[in-house]
Amino acid sequence: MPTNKLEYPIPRRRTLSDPLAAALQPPADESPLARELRLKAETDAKKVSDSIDDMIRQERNDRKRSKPEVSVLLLGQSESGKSTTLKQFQLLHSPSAFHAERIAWRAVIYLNLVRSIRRILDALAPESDALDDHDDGDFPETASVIISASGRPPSAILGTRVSNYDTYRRKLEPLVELEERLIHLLSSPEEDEATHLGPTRTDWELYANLYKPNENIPPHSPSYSLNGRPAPPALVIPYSKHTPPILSSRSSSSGSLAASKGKEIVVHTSRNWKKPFALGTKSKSPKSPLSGEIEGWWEDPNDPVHILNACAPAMLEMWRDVQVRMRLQEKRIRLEESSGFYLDEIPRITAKKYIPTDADVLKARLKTMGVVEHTFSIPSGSNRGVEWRIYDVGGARNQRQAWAPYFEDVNAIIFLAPISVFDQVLAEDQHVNRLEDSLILWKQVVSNRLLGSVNIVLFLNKCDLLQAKLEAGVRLNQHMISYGDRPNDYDSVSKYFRNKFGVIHQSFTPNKERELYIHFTAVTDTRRTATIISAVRDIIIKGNLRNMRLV
Ligand SMILES: Nc1nc2c(ncn2[C@@H]2O[C@H](COP(=O)(O)OP(=O)(O)OP(=O)(O)O)[C@@H](O)[C@H]2O)c(=O)[nH]1
Ligand SMILES: [Mg+2]
Repeated sequence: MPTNKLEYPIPRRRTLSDPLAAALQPPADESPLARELRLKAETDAKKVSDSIDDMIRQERNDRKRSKPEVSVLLLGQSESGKSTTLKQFQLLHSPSAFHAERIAWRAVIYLNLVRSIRRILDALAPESDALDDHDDGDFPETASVIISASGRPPSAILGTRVSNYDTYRRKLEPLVELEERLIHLLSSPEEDEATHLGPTRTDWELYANLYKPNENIPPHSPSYSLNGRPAPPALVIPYSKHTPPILSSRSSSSGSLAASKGKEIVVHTSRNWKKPFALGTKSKSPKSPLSGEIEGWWEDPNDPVHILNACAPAMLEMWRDVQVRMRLQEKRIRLEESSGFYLDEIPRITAKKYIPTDADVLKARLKTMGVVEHTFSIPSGSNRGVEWRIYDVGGARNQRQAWAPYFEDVNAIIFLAPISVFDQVLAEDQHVNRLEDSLILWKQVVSNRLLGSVNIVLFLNKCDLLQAKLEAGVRLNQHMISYGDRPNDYDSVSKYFRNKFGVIHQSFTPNKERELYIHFTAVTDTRRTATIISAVRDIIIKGNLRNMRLV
């Protein structure tokens, strides 16, 4: 394999024709005593110079330590709730910025809604039975596709036929084109994930345990900048198996659906995806100084809201159709549990003057790619503001190699493990149970030597969905044999998970002194999460002070 050796010019030795070299030369007739004195003087000068270097280094370290700065890394698998937790931090600590951006999330929310509609249409399609039976290794976004014990989605060949299926397809056809347009507005269509990622292996554990900057990360990977940290981050809008390729023609509906392939769209943060939908560009007020009436995006005939608004009655009818619900149930698709679920709010979301609420933004799903950094100044008791840096990482398997460079100077980790996912598989690998993946990831994080002195807070997340799932009769022991015949209620199951994660920490942490803080969370719930975040803030600040005294 060719090596990429850097070649530096070799400095030429100074010759005696060089006046400086000549001046530095000892005199030709130097006596032994003069030589001894000269060498001693040189040694003393070197000592002084070294001690000045030491002092500078020490001051720099002291400054770093006393600087009120905390860095927190949000870790966990994809869809565990990391970005949602970050949004809650923003809502608490920079609410005006959060509110200013709310309107820009309209595009993502529309896209989430349109995709839910597409997923229903795909599930209803008569040919989808055939697709279920032919495992082509390409799996749709699976947050709510529940896998049977055999590891395959249950086929429903003898299932309910939806009599209005053709009508729904025809009436909702404009949404196919709208989906393309929204993706186009939010993304750089020529880019796909493969062009932005490093190796697909999760080799960060190896990296972290043997950390040497710039060694294990391919230096030429476009995901990394010169300091070994990832290059500017990107966001990914998940693209379903049945989403048509961009700019596909509006051909016969079933054709365009079946022909499309699983792919993910990349939205670079540097591209500022929020801009096309930001308030400033879309709303000029007032429209008329006399009437004081506000002009907004609803006045623009090209705004996506018009198609959504026109399709709203058909969307509503389809979502309320008993046959449709039966068909989804037969296929064990629980859209209520999936990311970006707005089907219960169609009239509100599709209204012409719809403005997303805080709760809508928290529910919006936009997959993170790379690492996104946010800074907040958070007051701490009587102290002046402490600067918090929060890093939100992409949690999908092919994103995890970007985590390691952040392990070096992080003060705390908030690890999110969704515990409602015990019957689901990873979107990126249908052979891996999501909860198993979380447990493995947890073990890798807590056993990591580089993170030995880092405070760890564990969020056992999606408790609201866990409760709903258990109440709907889904049994944990069918997916985790070790649960045995314990009661299938929320209290017992949540305690079981707390114990399971706690034991892994206890057994594998390299730092037996480290305390683990565990919270049951539903990070879409603002009130509950605000209380948890303030408790976590105190824990992290205290832990940080303790560590600073020890170093
Ligand atoms: N009901 C419910 N939904 C949640 C909860 N936490 C997160 N979600 C939703 O789950 C989806 C995924 O959450 P994200 O915060 O985007 O997940 P992530 O961990 O950042 O995922 P990646 O960016 O792919 O790594 C979003 O639509 C959230 O609104 C929760 O506790 N309850
Ligand atoms: Mg994210």
